Amino acid sequence: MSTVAPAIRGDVAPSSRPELRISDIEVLQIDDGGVMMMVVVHTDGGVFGVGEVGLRSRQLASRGAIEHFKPLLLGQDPFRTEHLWQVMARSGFYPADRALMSAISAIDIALWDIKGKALGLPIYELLGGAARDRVQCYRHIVGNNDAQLIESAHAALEEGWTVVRFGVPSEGNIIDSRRATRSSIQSCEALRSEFGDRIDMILDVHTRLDLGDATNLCRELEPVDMYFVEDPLRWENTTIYDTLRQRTTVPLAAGEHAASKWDIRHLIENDAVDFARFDLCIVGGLTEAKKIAGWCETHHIRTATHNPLGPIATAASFQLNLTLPAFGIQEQYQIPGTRVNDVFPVQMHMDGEWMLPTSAPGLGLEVDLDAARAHRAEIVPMPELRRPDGSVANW
Ligand SMILES: O=C(O)[C@@H](O)[C@H](O)[C@H](O)CO
Ligand SMILES: [Mg+2]
Repeated sequence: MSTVAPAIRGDVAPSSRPELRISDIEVLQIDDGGVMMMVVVHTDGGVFGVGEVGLRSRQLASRGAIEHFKPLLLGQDPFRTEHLWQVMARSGFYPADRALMSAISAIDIALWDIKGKALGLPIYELLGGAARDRVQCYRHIVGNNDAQLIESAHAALEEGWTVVRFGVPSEGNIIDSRRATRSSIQSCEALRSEFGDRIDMILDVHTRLDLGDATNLCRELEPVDMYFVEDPLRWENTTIYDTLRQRTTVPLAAGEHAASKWDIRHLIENDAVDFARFDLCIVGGLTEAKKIAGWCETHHIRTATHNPLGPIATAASFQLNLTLPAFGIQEQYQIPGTRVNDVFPVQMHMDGEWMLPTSAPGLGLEVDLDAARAHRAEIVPMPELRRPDGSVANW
């Protein structure tokens, strides 16, 4: 006896999916202490979404990229995030670099924001729902010497933070890598002896060292029990991390420079880092970051999303991080509610070091477009960093 499959019925109830079309793309430059490039994707239904360009240098290149993408996007269905990502990333034949990908990131995040707002759901619900109750964040501490760093860390601890980040020092716009290495080791040791196990530390080397100094630094920091050492080496050749990895047991983190899943691929496939620091606003938006995070999960690499940016980048990171099994920690440089409150009267919610979910749709932000349009911040070049001999170093 054969069983007959039931016929597919053609009279199912129609879905309540809104039919929207992209009607305009607006680029705004907002003063948030630096220049935040915000992208607004408008639809014919009145719903709009916002995204942020991750590059904070040479942003005119990203602005130009958005001009290239605009005719490809006008009239399109904003719900087709994967398809539109492919259209943008592959439209020019040559792979999108990070200036183009930062533009794609901003547009992609805006499209997810539109979808969430149009459906009345937070983005994390669209990405699989909350995999945790709250998201742990780390903040930056500052100081030109150990005493100032310790003071800054005390203030952070009092506000409920337990993981703090500081950078390898320069002297003005000069970096002497030997001195910077020794001084960073000393600072980490000083903080550990001041706070014992009440604190976790991240040292951001900012891609400033060569392999030899990076090796010394990492090995000396092994007994200090670092949360991670970030970007000890330049990004251009990520295979160099394999060598550093063999030389030290200190947890390593890199990835804020990655312009796509392919760009970060070597580090993940070779287990060369413990934390992947891709930036949602550089690497290709929520669409690309979600894929990379899945790949991290297969390697037991944890995510530590790069986020020295504005409220949109924070919101996008948070919406994703809430859903990720492989989540590690979220960088939080701009504390929500302390900047650009005129443009973003509602931002992410925090309790100490924890970022908390709400049921607000899309990114969960409220955006005042008139306030944003009033900003008109001018793009300025990033400062330069030099070696003592006058040669160029990485800022
Ligand atoms: O990890 C970080 O937040 C830093 O590397 C920032 O991206 C950098 O200072 C921006 O200029
Ligand atoms: Mg960094």
